[in-house]
Amino acid sequence: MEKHNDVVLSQADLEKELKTLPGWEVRDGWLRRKYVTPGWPHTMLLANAIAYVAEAAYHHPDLELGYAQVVVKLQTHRVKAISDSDIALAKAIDRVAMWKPEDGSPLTGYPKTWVK
Ligand SMILES: C[C@H](O)[C@H](O)[C@H]1CNC2=NC(N)=NC(=O)C2=N1
Repeated sequence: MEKHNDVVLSQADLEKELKTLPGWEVRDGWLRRKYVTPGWPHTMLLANAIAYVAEAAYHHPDLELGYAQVVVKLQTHRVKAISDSDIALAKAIDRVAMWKPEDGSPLTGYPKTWVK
């Protein structure tokens, strides 16, 4: 089996990281964020974007899908705690989930309410 060097985050380090991850919180030992979507199609698009990033990372979140929400939960199973891998994946997921064309881009962006 592959060797892993899970770095479990101390409470202090976790709090520091959470400041850089708006909307993310720790609940029952899981790093968690709820994305609110405009409805079912965007829920499925976001779920698949997260799945793609997670597979590239080879670190996978638990996902709970609702009609207009995607709940992402991260934990490192080997240590049953939040590790540096969970933080790194949360950042990668958040970049994709919250990405929009920047001001001045030739892209207009989605004309209606987007994922929050
Ligand atoms: C070998 C491989 O790294 C492990 O099975 C990975 C797969 N994806 C995983 N995902 C998450 N969230 N936690 C893990 O501990 C984990 N383990």
